[in-house]
Amino acid sequence: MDRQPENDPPAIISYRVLVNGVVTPLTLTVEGELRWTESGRRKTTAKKGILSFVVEGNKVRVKTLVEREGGICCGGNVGDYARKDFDFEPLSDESRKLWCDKLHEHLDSLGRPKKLFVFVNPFGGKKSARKIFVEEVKPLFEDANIQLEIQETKYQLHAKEIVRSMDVSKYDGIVCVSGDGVLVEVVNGLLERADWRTALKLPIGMIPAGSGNGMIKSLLEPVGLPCSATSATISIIRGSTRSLDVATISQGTTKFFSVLMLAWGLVADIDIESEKFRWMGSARFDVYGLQRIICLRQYNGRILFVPAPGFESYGQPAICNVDKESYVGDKALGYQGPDTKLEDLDWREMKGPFVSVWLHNVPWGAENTLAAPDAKFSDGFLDLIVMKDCPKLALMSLMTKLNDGTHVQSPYVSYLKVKAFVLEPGARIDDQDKEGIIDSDGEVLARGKRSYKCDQKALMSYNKLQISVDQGLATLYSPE
Ligand SMILES: Nc1ncnc2c1ncn2[C@@H]1O[C@H](COP(=O)(O)OP(=O)(O)OP(=O)(O)O)[C@@H](O)[C@H]1O
Repeated sequence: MDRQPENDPPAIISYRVLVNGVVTPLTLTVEGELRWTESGRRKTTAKKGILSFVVEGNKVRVKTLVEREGGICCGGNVGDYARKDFDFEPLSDESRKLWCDKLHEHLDSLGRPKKLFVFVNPFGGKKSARKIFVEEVKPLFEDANIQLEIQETKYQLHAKEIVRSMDVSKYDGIVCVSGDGVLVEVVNGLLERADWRTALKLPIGMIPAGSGNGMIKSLLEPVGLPCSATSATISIIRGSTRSLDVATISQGTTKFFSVLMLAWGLVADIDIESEKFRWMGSARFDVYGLQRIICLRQYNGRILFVPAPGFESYGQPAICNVDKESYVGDKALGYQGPDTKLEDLDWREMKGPFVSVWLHNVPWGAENTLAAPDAKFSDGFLDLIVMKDCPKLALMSLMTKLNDGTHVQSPYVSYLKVKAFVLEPGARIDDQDKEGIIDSDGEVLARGKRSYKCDQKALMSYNKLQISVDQGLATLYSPE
C-alpha cells in the first residue's frame, strides 16, 4: 500500500499500477475518486463516482462519471456529468485481483439499485421518450450494470394496470421515462394494492420525457442540476431516495391519489384545453395561456381549507360538512386515504368568483413553472394559490412571473399552506350554463356542463370534492 498525502480522503486501496504506460501509485478513495500522478502532476478522475468496471486482458477499465468541462469527453457530454473511461494496468495478477475485489466492495457499499422496472411512454410530450431512453438513459444504466425490465405503455392507465399486479419484490425501483402522468398512474396503482404499505416503499424514478416534467424538475433544480435525462438517470443510479406527500382526493367512495397538483379555473383550463397543441411541447401552455387570459373566465363556487400553522388569518371561519361516505371502504382492498378526522378540524372558507384555484404538492408544475416556491416534498401540507380577480394586464405579467415563482407575491394572489381542502365548484359567471374542468396532475378529474370535451367521461362529477394529505407516503429516487 502506498502512502497518501494527509488532506486526501481516506483510501480504500492505494497501489502502484501502470497508467498511460507509466508506473504510478493509484488510489481509490472512500468517496469513489481515483487519484494518481502523471508527468509529476497529481490527477483525479471519477469525481462524480464510478459506474462499474471491467477487466480486459491485463487492464482494468473503470467507467466513471466526471464533472462536465464543456469540452469533448469520451462517452459524450451528459448534462452536468460526463462519462469517461479510465484504464489502468495492475503490475501483477495478485494486484489485479485485489483491485477488482476493492472496486466490487466499494460499488456494493453504495446501495445502488440492481434491478429496475422501466416504463417508457412513447406518447408523452413531443413523443420522444423512446429516443431519450435508447440514446441517453439505457447506456448509463448498462454502464452501471443495472438490470432493466422495459415496458412501453400502450394506452392510458396501462402503467397503473401493470403496477397493480406486478411482483414488486423482484425490483429495487420503478422508473418512468415519461411526463408526470405515468408517475401518477404508478402511485395510484401501488396504492390500490392490498400490500400498498410495502409497495409504496419501492422508490420511483422519473426521467423527463413529457411536456410538463414538474416532479423531476422539483427534484433536480434545488441541487443545481439541469432537468435532463442524464442528470435524472444518474440520480436514480446513485440510489438516494426521499419521501413524498400523497393527497387523497375523494368524492363519495371514488378516490384519486395526487402527487403533483389540483387545479380549477384558469390553470386547469390552460392545462387541459391546450391538449390540442400537444405537438408544441411545453410551449403549448404559453400559447394557449395567452388566449385564455384575453378571454378571461371567472367561476362561482367556494373553497374550504384547514390552514397550516401560521396561515390561520386567510379566509373566514366556516363549518365544513365533511363527506363521511369517503371514509367507507374495505381496508384490505388498498389505501383509503389519511386517517385524519376532517370534521374535527378548524375550517375556513373563501367564496368566489375565482379566476384560479391551484393546490400544489411540489414547487415546480412544469419545467418553466415554479408554481409553489415554498412547497416541500414531505411537509404534510399542500400549497394553495388562489386568485379571485385580476386585471388582464396584471395577469399577463403574473404569467411571466411563473418562471421564477414571484407571482405568489402579487396582491392579487393568496398563497398559503393547507392540511385539508374542499372544493365546491360552480358555473362560469358570464354564462351560468357553462361549468369548468377540475384537473389533477394533468388529467381531467371532473368536467362540468358544456366544458371542453364535456361528453367524455371523467372519474368524478363536477361537484364538491375533498382533499387530505398523508405525509411522506410515497418514495422517489432523488439526487440527494
Ligand atoms: N401508448 C399510449 N398512447 C396514448 N396514451 C398513452 C400511452 N401511454 C401512456 N399514455 C398516457 O399518456 C398520458 C400523458 O403521459 P405523460 O405524463 O407521460 O406525458 P405528458 O402529459 O406529455 O407530460 P406531463 O404529464 O409532464 O405534462 C398519460 O395519461 C398516460 O396514461
